[in-house]
Amino acid sequence: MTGLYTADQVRTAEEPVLARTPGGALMQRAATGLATACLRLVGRAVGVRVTLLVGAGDNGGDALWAGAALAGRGAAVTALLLDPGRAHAAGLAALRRAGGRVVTDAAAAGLGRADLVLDGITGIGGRGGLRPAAADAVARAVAGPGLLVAVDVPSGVDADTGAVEGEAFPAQHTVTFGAVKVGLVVGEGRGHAGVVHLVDLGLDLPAPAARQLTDADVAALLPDPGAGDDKYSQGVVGVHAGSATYPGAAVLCTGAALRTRPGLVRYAGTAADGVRAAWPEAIVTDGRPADAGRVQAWVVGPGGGTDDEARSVLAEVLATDLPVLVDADALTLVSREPQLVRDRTAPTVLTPHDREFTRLGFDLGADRVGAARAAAAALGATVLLKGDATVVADADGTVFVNGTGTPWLATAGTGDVLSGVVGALLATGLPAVEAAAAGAHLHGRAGQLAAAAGPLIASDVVAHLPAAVHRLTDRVR
Ligand SMILES: NC(=O)C1=CN([C@@H]2O[C@H](COP(=O)(O)OP(=O)(O)OC[C@H]3O[C@@H](n4cnc5c(N)ncnc54)[C@H](O)[C@@H]3O)[C@@H](O)[C@H]2O)[C@@H](O)CC1
Ligand SMILES: Nc1ncnc2c1ncn2[C@@H]1O[C@H](COP(=O)(O)OP(=O)(O)O)[C@@H](O)[C@H]1O
Ligand SMILES: [K+]
Repeated sequence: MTGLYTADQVRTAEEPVLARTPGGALMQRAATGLATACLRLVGRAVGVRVTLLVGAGDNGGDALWAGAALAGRGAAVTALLLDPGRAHAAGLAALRRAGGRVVTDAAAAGLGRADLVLDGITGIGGRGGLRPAAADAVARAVAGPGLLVAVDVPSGVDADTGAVEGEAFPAQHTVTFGAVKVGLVVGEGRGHAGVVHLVDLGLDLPAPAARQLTDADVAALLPDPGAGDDKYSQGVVGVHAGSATYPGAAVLCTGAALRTRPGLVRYAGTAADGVRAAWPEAIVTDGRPADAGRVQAWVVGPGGGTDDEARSVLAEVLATDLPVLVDADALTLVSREPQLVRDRTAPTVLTPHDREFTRLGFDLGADRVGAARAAAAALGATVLLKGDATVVADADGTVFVNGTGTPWLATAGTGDVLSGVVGALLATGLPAVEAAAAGAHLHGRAGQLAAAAGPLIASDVVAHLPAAVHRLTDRVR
């Protein structure tokens, strides 16, 4: 499990370390880790051309000290001071001692031929988008050939939310200190951070603001069946989705549930013929949910319509004391009658994309974690807000940010697949927030495996679910 932290949490955790270590020691740890990471990324130091973008705070100090270390190993280092009067004094002196050049004119900073650019403009102290001089330097860096490495946080990215107002540094790698910040893995920050490398500063950290599951975490939540298991003990999931005219959502959702946890899937609805033809393993009825037989969790909504019949099916399912995943058309129905969800005591997972989220009546600004958390608290449900970094929030404030996936998942029907995956995990008895977070992780991994063969369609994601499950568990054996 990777803990995700806010800037305030990191600052607070730094205080006791700052108090008990000599002045500058923590920055030395950070800068040494940064220089080591850079050496690993570029493979050597001698003759490597490095440009440092140096702002007015300690983030610039980190860049200067790391630049001094690289210069000491034979790199040709140039520091561009964006606020010359306020550059970190000790770091600047160290760079000069090591033979680094210092300039104040972006045109003279060698960005057109740098091998490596270190962004030390702002870190956790940054506010808002880049100011004009910084934005100009970043544009020159982007136009040049250098590897773009952000120091702690890509400048212009809000460390807490991932929000970008205006311009920000588009890093290929981010070397972050002490703890991974929430804003590096969600919203626009995720796209700007590139690959995130964590440098341990030995901080005593509190409970994280949010979490990210690893493959090993998901494997632990999804044990293989044992000798004592039968098809019922693995969890029976019920699916109500699709229609006679549009059986696709039902076929994808049922298939995804089967391919995730093939104990037993019961389908009820008017796409019965299509589901029977596609998945002979499913137990199918064209009746109501009550006609399907006993299940441990329901998935309702994908392709199910929003008419009176769909409303009555949704009400029937939500009136059970079982975990229910509500998706797609059923979310539209919930937006009209949110008390259908609020009144429940059993777990409910809602899986909106952005438009469905706003239709539910919640504001979606640049803070996706905050928005999902507020919606979950208001509805007393688990909210899975889809996106390139899907956010899963529980009513008690627990948040997971998904770290797997590929933009190729932006294709019709992949949401129906996700519903089937999470439904199957709910039926195993996992707590709703863990089922949703693990399901998003697995769905993303299956998407990545499918995309390895080129552009994917939703059925490819279903087909790759067994391999995704297998690879998770394989890694911890
Ligand atoms: N506290 C510590 O001892 C440590 C801090 N570290 C570094 O210190 C950083 C935090 O340093 P600071 O608190 O000095 O803050 P930063 O260096 O992150 O940024 C603050 C400075 O940037 C300017 N600034 C803010 N927004 C800007 C914008 N949009 N465009 C241009 N300039 C802007 C401000 O005027 C201020 O001078 C961390 O991110 C990390 O890199 C590390 O060295 C580890 C140890
Ligand atoms: N740019 C992207 N990068 C990664 N994953 C994405 C991206 N866009 C969408 N997805 C994922 O694809 C799925 C799309 O779901 P949804 O919008 O409900 O599609 P549909 O309704 O067609 O099934 C979600 O799991 C979402 O997280
Ligand atoms: K930075």
